[in-house]
Amino acid sequence: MNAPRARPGQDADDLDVEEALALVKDPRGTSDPRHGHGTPAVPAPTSESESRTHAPDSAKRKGDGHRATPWPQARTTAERAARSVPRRAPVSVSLDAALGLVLAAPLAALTDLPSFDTSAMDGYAVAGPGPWDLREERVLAGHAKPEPLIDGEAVRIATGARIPQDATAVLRSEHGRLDDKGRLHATREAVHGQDIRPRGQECRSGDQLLPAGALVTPAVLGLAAAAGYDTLTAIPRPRVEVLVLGDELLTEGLPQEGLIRDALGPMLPPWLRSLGAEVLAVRRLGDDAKALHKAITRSDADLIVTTGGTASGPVDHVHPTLSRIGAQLLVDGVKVRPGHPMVLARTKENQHLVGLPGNPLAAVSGLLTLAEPLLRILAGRAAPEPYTLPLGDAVHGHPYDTRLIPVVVRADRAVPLHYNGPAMLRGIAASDALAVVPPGGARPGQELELLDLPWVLAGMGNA
Ligand SMILES: Nc1nc2c(c(=O)[nH]1)N[C@H]1C(S)=C(S)[C@@H](COP(=O)(O)OP(=O)(O)OC[C@H]3O[C@@H](n4cnc5c(N)ncnc54)[C@H](O)[C@@H]3O)O[C@H]1N2
Ligand code: MOO
Repeated sequence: MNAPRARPGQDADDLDVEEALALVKDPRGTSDPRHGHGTPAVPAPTSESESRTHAPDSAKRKGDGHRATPWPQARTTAERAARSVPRRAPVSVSLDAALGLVLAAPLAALTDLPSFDTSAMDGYAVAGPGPWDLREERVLAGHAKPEPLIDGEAVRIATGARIPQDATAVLRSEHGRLDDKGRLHATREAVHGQDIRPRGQECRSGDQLLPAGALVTPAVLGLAAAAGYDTLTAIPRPRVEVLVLGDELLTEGLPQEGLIRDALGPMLPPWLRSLGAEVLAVRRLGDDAKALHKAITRSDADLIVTTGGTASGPVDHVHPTLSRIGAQLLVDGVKVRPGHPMVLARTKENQHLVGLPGNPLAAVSGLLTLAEPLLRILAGRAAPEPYTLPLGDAVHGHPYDTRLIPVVVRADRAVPLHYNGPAMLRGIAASDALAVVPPGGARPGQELELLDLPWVLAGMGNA
């Protein structure tokens, strides 16, 4: 359920979904900078993250100025971690399982395309100049090889059918007239070769159609099938196991008696798949240190993603468990809001763990900061082309950290959404992208980097 993008020339003011999307407005409702009246509104803080003070000595463990990694560097560290892992061998996959994978070898045509001279139109295959004697039979697509024509002859032919030998052109049905003796006359000249697709027009057998590294899109599946492929050689999807921590989580029904619904169990698997991963399992472990230890040490996934338990509360078991198994902490807190307690560790030579904070929007932040670059490299995908858009409204910044805030794209502007607190999904569920707000905040009109969200990028991998 994503917000519609503005059509070219459409003004943000034309769109009447602001209320539903809860676009950032002056909290007093008196001024909206997009309307060009009143004092330009700087949105009031909408989350704990924003209103907290961030004196380094208030952050005991993570997020402090000494240990936390700057946001851009955290992403680079995650990419580097993935590059340090030996590449898995390419796999051969059927076309219907290949969507979203990356080609491990160039796609070379297994045939000429078209593989025979083909009629491009419904009409008549003709030999030489008209008028022509029309043969009785008709030539249809998929049928046996037609008889050769002799000069002065024509035969009815369908689009996609094989061109009879010695035919010189195809006359479209709307350009042919039959006289009362059954002879065919052209009402418009058919030049030599007209409406014949010659064999090999698109490619010759062996031609490279796509390089290794190309993403398998629906169009690539169509091309591969046309070029004769039943299977593709691709980089295997990195295998991910999701461990959902927290005794307070319910998997159905209404929140009650201090228990809440698990929002991450349903959200992460499709999101991870859209990032190129295969999700092996989602395990709900409660706040059980032993179960967490067992799940991590037994897992043979390429990436373990945990949710919750990254902070320093009495049942936050991620750090103690990583330390118990001797994991190497590569990122221990990131200078980003929300999501600053996120963690990246190497648990085995071929295995990493991303610890996502439990607050749901903080978990999204961790997913895009650490899991996205790691999975992208493991899956062999290219980095998305970075792009910026001018900001529609002012956004408060954190004094020292980057902020990621959900935005909708309206009339070529990134309009910040309200409900962007770390525990809230209401903003992101309506958003097109996350805007990267530098420390100190951003003014209306300032160009900000945007991180696209999978549903905007075509919903790949949700099958
Ligand atoms: N003393 C401090 N406490 C906290 C700090 C801090 O710096 N010092 N940071 C806060 C921030 S910021 C975040 S984010 C959280 C991170 O905490 P954890 O990763 O340990 O997560 P939990 O405590 O397990 O949960 C936090 C919050 O999220 C809810 N939650 C957890 N899992 C789910 C789920 N699957 N679906 C929906 N909601 C979930 C959980 O109930 C809590 O409300 O720590 C702060 N504390
Ligand atoms: O607020 Mo916490 O920044 O990670 O959600």
